[in-house]
Amino acid sequence: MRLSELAPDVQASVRATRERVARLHAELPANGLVVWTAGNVSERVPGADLFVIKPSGVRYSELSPDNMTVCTLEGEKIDDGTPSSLSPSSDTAAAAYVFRHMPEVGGVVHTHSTYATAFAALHRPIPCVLTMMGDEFGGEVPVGPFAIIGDDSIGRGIVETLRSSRSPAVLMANHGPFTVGKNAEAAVKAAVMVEEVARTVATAQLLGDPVPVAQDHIDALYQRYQNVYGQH
Ligand SMILES: O=C(CO)[C@@H](O)[C@H](O)COP(=O)(O)O
Repeated sequence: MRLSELAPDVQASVRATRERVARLHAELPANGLVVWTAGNVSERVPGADLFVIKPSGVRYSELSPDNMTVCTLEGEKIDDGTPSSLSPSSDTAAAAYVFRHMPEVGGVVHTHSTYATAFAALHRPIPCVLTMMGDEFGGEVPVGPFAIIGDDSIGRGIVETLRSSRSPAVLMANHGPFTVGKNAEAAVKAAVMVEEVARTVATAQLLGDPVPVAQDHIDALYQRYQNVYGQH
């Protein structure tokens, strides 16, 4: 598939998605969630069975709309105007699997943020001991299975774990957080929030035994934050 041969409205949608995804990548180092080339952001292209993700192993300072790679929902890079030697992210198959199996998801983010990844190293969910967790995650942040990198194993682990949870974040065992959202910005927000609550909960666990929030309070917090909080 060649980008330059797609309908003009699809090309415009790809361009806008590349601009958004390039801009959102800058949020990962800005929020202290990644070092060097770790992590990635991906987003569906509205109106097409395509998504945009960063190229593999390229420094954040070198990312731009023009080198965001464009892939099919099968995880194949299309002829998108970038050099054919520019490989998409190692997590392309994982993101593609999520987009194929979770139609409500428009964005996927992966980081190695320190505190959330520490819980992943321990295979330990982040318990729901903060109102902020009831708000954003609707409960604990679950742990997903260990999965090898490079094929759709990570995607399978994300989907199977998040199916039974309200959380937009999963801690893949021995690896780190993957987050989802209706678009890439929502998934980036979940990546920022999961690191924030992981840091607070880890600190609380150093001080003592954090007290769980009661389930009826979690439900009320989640309902309010998801439906009432903020501007509508
Ligand atoms: O941990 C992984 C692989 O899951 C990645 O976050 C790498 O750290 C960055 O890979 P690229 O997106 O640069 O391929």
